Amino acid sequence: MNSEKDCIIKVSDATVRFNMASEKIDNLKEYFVKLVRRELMFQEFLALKNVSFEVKRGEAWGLIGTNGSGKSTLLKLICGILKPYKGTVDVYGSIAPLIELGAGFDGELTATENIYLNGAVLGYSKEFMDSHYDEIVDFAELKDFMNMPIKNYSSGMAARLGFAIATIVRPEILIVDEVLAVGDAAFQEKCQERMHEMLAGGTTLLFVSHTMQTVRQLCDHAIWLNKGTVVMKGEAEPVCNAYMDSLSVSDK
Ligand SMILES: Nc1ncnc2c1ncn2[C@@H]1O[C@H](COP(=O)(O)OP(=O)(O)OP(=O)(O)O)[C@@H](O)[C@H]1O
Repeated sequence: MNSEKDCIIKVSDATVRFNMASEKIDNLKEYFVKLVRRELMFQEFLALKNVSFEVKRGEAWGLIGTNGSGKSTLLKLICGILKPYKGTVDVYGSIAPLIELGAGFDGELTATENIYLNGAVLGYSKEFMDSHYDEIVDFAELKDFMNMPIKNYSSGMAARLGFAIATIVRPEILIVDEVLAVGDAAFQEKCQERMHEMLAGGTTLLFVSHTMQTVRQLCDHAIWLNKGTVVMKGEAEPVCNAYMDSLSVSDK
């Protein structure tokens, strides 16, 4: 009864399917001709296969696995960007997703305009964003660049602003993909500090990283994916160890 109540994310037997064109198509015209003639050949690709896991309120989960194993796909599924082909995903809380660099930004708008745009997308009023504006700019350390269109930002600058916005609004669930990897060392440290603070305040964290040291520091749980299936899940330490062992075995 109690454990049901504490559950904030529940992924049950979820499968995500992509259709990939199985032949090379050189241009859009050729694509449409083939589409209309029903000659387009697709190959089914399962990016996630029967994935189940449950996150309790306040837990911090590291998502680990080699390139292409399905980590970002799982995050997109939880944020509702993707729908499962089979299975279900239930989320019982507000989510601030930091998934793709600049995904929530409009490149033509200035950084200031994007702060308000992002706030609105996350469900916050103009008054709320007004009262937190200075804090966002200070955290991002981008005071002199607020009137610049985001399209002229470097990837690190966009990550700073995205992280500052997503964490100021104190969501119940914070989702952080590898975006932080583009920040410099000092900023990464600052982000980790803020994530620790948020965890202490009860925020639930889903964190994708290839750096096991950071996963161990931040996360109490981990899920290891390989080719779309769950290899192991549970307490972070044993899962990270088993994953590292698998890498050194395959290196030999
Ligand atoms: N829109 C798409 N259409 C077709 N295939 C896709 C699509 N998005 C992802 N994939 C495939 O799904 C698989 C899982 O991708 P995903 O981005 O989830 O991996 P990842 O574990 O996050 O990898 P990385 O560590 O490199 O970021 C990959 O093989 C990828 O090519």
